[in-house]
Amino acid sequence: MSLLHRATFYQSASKVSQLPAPRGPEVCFVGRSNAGKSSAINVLTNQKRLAYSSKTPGRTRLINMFGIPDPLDPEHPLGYLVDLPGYGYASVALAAQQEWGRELGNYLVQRPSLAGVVLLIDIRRGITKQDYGLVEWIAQAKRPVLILLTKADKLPYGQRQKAIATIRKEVATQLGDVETIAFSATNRIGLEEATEKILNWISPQVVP
Ligand SMILES: Nc1nc2c(ncn2[C@@H]2O[C@H](COP(=O)(O)OP(=O)(O)OP(=O)(O)O)[C@@H](O)[C@H]2O)c(=O)[nH]1
Repeated sequence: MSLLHRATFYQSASKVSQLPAPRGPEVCFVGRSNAGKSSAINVLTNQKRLAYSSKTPGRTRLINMFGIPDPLDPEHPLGYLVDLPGYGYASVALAAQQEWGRELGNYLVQRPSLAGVVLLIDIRRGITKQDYGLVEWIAQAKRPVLILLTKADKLPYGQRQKAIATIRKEVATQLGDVETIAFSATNRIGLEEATEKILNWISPQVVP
């Protein structure tokens, strides 16, 4: 069983400044609204509703932290998964979107405990203008990145491979060679690979 399956809700905050003081390695999940972030967190943790998944884009507005219990020390989480609200939802006022963009940027650049960034991109949409804004922040933050191309079940294998190659090329200037994998919460595509990568960021000693 993956250690990620033991994740439990830890804390919510509406702003980065309200997050608890950094304690252990954090892996954050970022992506455009409706990219499939909640579904990805739910399947990675093997829990149906840990991250609330909704059919209404833009519903997830809080920063939610989930703790991964340390098998050797039940009092303190080994590390955390951090679910950051999706960006780019059209009906949210531009000023609010820009403010959220800055918050996200500050978190990525300044959070000392940030061990890795999982960037979720809908495999059929590819990288959008807003994603590029985020990619710039990630590049500035110089943190390890994993790109999950979500909803991969919607494309046949050959097209998935093409999408992977295209996106890797598109971010290469800013991020260099980034691990990019096809992912599906419904068909569990890429689940093992993503789990291994995330666990390795949280605790390099843990063999999944
Ligand atoms: N076919 C398919 N649909 C998916 C997959 N993952 C998510 N979806 C669908 O995509 C929609 C958005 O998924 P969510 O997981 O709620 O997306 P989110 O990124 O958390 O969205 P926000 O709450 O707006 O930030 C839902 O209708 C999901 O059922 C997948 O792997 N395959």
